[in-house]
Amino acid sequence: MLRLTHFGVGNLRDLELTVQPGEILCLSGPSGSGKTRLLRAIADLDPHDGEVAFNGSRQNDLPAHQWRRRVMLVPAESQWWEERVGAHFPLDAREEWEALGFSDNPLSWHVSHLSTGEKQRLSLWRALARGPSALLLDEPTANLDSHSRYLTETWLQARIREHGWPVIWVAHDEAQIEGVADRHFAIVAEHLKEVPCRSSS
Ligand SMILES: Nc1ncnc2c1ncn2[C@@H]1O[C@H](COP(=O)(O)OP(=O)(O)OP(=O)(O)O)[C@@H](O)[C@H]1O
Repeated sequence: MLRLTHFGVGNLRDLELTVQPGEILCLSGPSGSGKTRLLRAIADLDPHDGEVAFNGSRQNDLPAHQWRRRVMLVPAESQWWEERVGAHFPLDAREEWEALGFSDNPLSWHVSHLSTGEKQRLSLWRALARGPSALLLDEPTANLDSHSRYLTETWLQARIREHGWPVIWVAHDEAQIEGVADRHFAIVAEHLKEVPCRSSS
């Protein structure tokens, strides 16, 4: 499980939060309230107060690259460093790209030709293919049309349940939160407030 203790970053102070294996915790809040900053701090990309631990290993006790490989952030805007999509993936997996709505194999494509939504779906697959232990998803479907969004949500939920990853999923859309969240927290006046959702009622 992923556990935050006396955690503080930016205006958010003294957070206590536990995300269980296979649990999707949705995080919402107004623009600029600190959602991305919180994920970046949990991923050891920004400084913070307090502690974060995964299955008993504390962030402070691991080199940053090892921590980030375990507690993996998928940012809203992905970075690509090779010319070809396939150079970013250890293996091809037809069932994965088909489940994400690609009708042709995207691994042979040029990164510079990808649409924003194609980049978003591929960056999620790339992260999951690297074998994380926990996931931090920053608006993972923000650039997708409704059909791609449905496919991506379904695929993510299946993989999360299968692997038992604890997940913090930043979302704005109430319908999405109702559909995927096991628990929902909103940033309200610099605190996290639990919002009842269907699965917690
Ligand atoms: N490293 C940093 N140091 C200081 N301030 C920062 C840092 N990173 C972000 N901020 C500020 O913290 C605030 C929260 O930013 P953040 O990107 O976390 O918002 P958000 O809730 O994710 O917003 P949005 O929904 O628009 O993406 C903003 O005012 C931003 O300018």
